[in-house]
Amino acid sequence: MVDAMNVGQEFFGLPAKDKERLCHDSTKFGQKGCKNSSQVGASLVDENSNTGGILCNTTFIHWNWRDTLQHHFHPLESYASSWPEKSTRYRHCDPTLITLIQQDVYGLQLLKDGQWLGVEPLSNAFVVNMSLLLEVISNGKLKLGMHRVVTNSVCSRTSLAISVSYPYDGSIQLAKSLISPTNPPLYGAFQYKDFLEFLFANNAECETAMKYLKL
Ligand SMILES: O=C(O)CCC(=O)C(=O)O
Ligand SMILES: [Fe+2]
Repeated sequence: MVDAMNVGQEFFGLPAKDKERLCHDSTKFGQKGCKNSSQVGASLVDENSNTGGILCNTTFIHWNWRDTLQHHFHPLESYASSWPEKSTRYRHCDPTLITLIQQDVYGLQLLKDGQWLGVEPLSNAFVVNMSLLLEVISNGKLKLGMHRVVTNSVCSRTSLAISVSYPYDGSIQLAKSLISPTNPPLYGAFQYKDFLEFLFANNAECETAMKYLKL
C-alpha cells in the first residue's frame, strides 16, 4: 500500500512532458480529458487500448494512466459558480461494484441522511465504499455510498481509488436468492455497456441511472 502511494506521488511529481508520454487519451463515453492529470489508475480495459501492460494469468492488464479531470457536478453551467463553497451537486457514486480508497490527506466525504460526513485518513487502511452495481444486485439491501472529495489550499493530496467493476460486455441481474414474495425484484436485467452509455449521456447522475434500471 505504501509502495503504491509512493508510485502515485512519484508519478504526479514528474514534469508534465513525462506524464504526457504515459497519458491515455480516452474520450470514451464522451468524457473530456484535461492535459493536467488528476488521476492515475491501473485498470482492466478493452483489447483495443494501445497502452502498455502485463500478462497476468490469462488476462492482459493494461496500465492505464488517464489524463482525466472529473468534476461531477453536472450540468457544469448551472453549478460551477457555487463550487466549492456550496457544492450541492459536486458528488457522485461509482458505477462499479465496490471501491477501495486510501487517502494520505483528508478530503473524502460521504453523504448520509443529507449530511456530509468526513472520512479521516488512516494509514494502512482502505475505505470500502459500496458502489451502484452492488445496490442493484442486492435488490436495494446494500446502499451505494454517494461521495465527494474536498480540497484544501495547504497541501497536496494523493488517493488510491481501486474500483472493482464488471466486464464491459457483461449482463447484470440481481441475486435471485434475495427475491421473495415479500422482496419483489426492484431492478430488471441489463447490459453493463448500455447502462454506462445511458449514465454518461445523462450527466453521470446516479439518481437518474437508478431510475433507468428500476422496473
Ligand atoms: O480521492 C478519493 O478519495 C475518491 C476518489 C473517487 O471518488 C473516485 O475515483 O471515484
Ligand atoms: Fe468515486
